[in-house]
Amino acid sequence: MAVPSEKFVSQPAQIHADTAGYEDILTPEALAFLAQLHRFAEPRRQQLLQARRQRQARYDAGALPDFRADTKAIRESDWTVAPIPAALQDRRVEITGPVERKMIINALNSGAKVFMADFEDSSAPSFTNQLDGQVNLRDAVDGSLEYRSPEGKEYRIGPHPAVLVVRPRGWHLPERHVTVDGETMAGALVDFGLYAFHNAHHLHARDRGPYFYLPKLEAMEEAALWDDVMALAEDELDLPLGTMKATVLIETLPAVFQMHEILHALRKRVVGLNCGRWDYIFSFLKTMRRHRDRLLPDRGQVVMTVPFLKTYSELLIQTCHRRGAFAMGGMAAQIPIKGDDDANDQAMAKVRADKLREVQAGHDGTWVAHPALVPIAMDIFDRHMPTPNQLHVQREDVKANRDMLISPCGGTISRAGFDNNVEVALRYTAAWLEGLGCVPIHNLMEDAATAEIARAQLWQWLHHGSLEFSDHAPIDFALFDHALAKHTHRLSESTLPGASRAKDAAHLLATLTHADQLGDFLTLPAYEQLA
Ligand SMILES: CC(=O)SCCNC(=O)CCNC(=O)[C@H](O)C(C)(C)COP(=O)(O)OP(=O)(O)OC[C@H]1O[C@@H](n2cnc3c(N)ncnc32)[C@H](O)[C@@H]1OP(=O)(O)O
Ligand SMILES: O=CC(=O)O
Ligand SMILES: [Mg+2]
Repeated sequence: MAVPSEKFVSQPAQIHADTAGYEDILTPEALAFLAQLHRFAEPRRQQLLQARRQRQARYDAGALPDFRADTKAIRESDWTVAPIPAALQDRRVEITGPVERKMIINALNSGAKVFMADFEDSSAPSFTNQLDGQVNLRDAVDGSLEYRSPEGKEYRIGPHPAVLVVRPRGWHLPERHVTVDGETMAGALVDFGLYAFHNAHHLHARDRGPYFYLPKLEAMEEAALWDDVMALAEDELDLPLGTMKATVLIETLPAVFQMHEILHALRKRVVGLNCGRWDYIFSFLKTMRRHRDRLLPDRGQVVMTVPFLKTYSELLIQTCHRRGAFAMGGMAAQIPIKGDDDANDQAMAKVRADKLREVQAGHDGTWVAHPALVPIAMDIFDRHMPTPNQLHVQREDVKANRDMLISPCGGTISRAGFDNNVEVALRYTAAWLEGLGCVPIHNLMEDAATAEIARAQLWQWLHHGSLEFSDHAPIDFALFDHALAKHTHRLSESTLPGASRAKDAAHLLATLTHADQLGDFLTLPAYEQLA
């Protein structure tokens, strides 16, 4: 690490955990750097979280999200984002996955252009998981990452690894094991700060940079805080301004109304926006939680071709390309199905259709959740996108307005959909409490965002009262309690991920679902119980 230690002289961050084995990550210099980030960002972070609560209170009182009047000039004036570095010019297929040692190697070797190493939706943020992730990423960046499986299989990084992009936690999540001046640090800054501190120089020397995906933003001011944090980090680490690059997930309903503004706030370093469809659906549910006329049907029916999601993705493409930024697609939830060729063929056909829709709409790349999906997505993008990206596809034909973005799709609430929501919310939460952030359930990838949809739908369907299933049977709490008890019993008796925490997860879900208010994030109360 080339940073002179005398620059980091402030009172360092304090660690409240056993740090044995992590001494070279939690160095005094790194902890002083974290403390600097915290002191700079924390007052603004708190104000921004308060602004989220105030906005939600207005929506709960009947207001509807809309484009901002005070930022019209940003939307209507001509400007573009800074040039995109060579390493990120072609992002046609990006694989995502948790920061686990074997998976990082597999992802880097998968043939994808980019690997998004995830401290967020697919990670259960125990301090050990987060710190192991930092060790693994440091080893990946310096090229020394290796792994030997219990069966003796050797893993090492191949000659053409994917470009590394790191996703820190969102602004809302605390990291309770790190304090500064007695205040708990934001998980976002711990993940960002440690990765930047230990890897920025190594990456910069190889004509790369610390590249980030930024999750769950709700407003341009939140993007501006990230921009200022990165500028401070660049200054402290003696890097040229703009070395750190950001791709922002547009995965909240409030953010879709500020896409130009978010790009503008980060214009010196932003590379693109991404359609984080799962959190976006969750955010739609959460933002509109009190609006009975905007309920959504079974989550299986809320697919990217329904009008409000189609409008969101096409507006994102139009916005990005007008500003010279990439418009990344998102994640199909299907993963390979072993031992059932027909079911596997059907699942892969769904992935193909999703990627075809994205490339034909003008997206510059897409996400996959599993290495076996890389060639499938690559084939579609290679055939339909002969250029490294499609910034030239302006999509001036897209006419999106506020009403289109907030109109719910049609569909039904089925008993099977209700039961599946209970099962997925329970099994995912239980696995998360065991330290696993992403699990396959009924052959679909389930992570924090998809589980949030399941539990938010249950809350909404139950609390609006007198709703019915498609067969006209009433939806009520007795049904929920019964389904939860059934799935808790099944899970506890099984050898599935989450079995050991089934009862804790059930208690948490029962509390969240019966509560008068929809909790903002499942992962906030769950974090209190994460070992
Ligand atoms: C809404 C969002 O935020 S999407 C982004 C966040 N979500 C993700 O990133 C999902 C990442 N995907 C995963 O975690 C996994 O694919 C799961 C949990 C869904 C399925 O995992 P598994 O059941 O282990 O899959 P499977 O057994 O088929 O894995 C086969 C091999 O592929 C590897 N693999 C699977 N997914 C990935 C991945 N995303 N990255 C790297 N390697 C992977 C496995 O480690 C395994 O390797 P091995 O053969 O060397 O042992
Ligand atoms: O982070 C991605 C999403 O879909 O949520
Ligand atoms: Mg997400």
